[in-house]
Amino acid sequence: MGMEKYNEDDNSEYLYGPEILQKLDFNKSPAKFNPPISATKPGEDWMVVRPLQRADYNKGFLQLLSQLTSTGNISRKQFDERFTQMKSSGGYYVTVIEDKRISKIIGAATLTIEQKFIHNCSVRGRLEDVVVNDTYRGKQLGKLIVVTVSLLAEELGCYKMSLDCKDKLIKFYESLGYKLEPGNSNAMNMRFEEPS
Ligand SMILES: CC(=O)SCCNC(=O)CCNC(=O)[C@H](O)C(C)(C)COP(=O)(O)OP(=O)(O)OC[C@H]1O[C@@H](n2cnc3c(N)ncnc32)[C@H](O)[C@@H]1OP(=O)(O)O
Repeated sequence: MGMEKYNEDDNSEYLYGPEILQKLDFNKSPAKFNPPISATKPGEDWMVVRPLQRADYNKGFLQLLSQLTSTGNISRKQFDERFTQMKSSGGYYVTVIEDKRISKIIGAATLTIEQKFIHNCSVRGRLEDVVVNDTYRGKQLGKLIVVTVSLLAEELGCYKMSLDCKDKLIKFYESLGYKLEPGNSNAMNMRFEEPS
């Protein structure tokens, strides 16, 4: 894939430049893939790992997210506006796996980049909204999408990458290089009413 021009009105417009995914070195990850797969070689010719596109509104991206949590009824306009905001603010690396045979998004994970003053004006990554379509689970796609965005965080210069998860997923994330740091592994939330 070469350098491409992204047209604002084009349905195939990417959220971020896809060429960065070519640079990721899966040998750097402690994750064990059997058989070996990576973002550029996901193991099947009908599968592709790429940045979110505007067209993914019609490829079941939001339906996939609703397997993770409530999404609400998001219109095409709302989706487009959020896509534009994410793209112009920068730091949103929503990454998906598509089954090209049926033009459906079957996996997704987001890396968000937080700008910092600390650590010499460093950047920190956060792993968010990881989900694989239920009929595709247990085939390494969860590992594939999480390792992709984790290596992306390193490539973008993050000094660390963090996530929140349910207890039952601790082993999954540990196998991918995440650690519960002693004395420093509490996630706390303040919940607000969801906007209508
Ligand atoms: C930061 C966050 O976003 S946390 C939220 C994570 N997302 C969810 O919980 C949404 C619902 N769940 C899912 O979409 C999927 O189950 C995922 C994304 C967690 C895993 O996707 P999969 O494609 O099934 O993962 P994959 O096939 O790569 O499995 C990797 C390993 O983790 C294990 N694993 C996967 N899911 C789970 C689970 N729910 N509980 C325990 N172990 C699990 C698998 O057994 C496998 O182990 P192995 O390599 O020893 O065989």
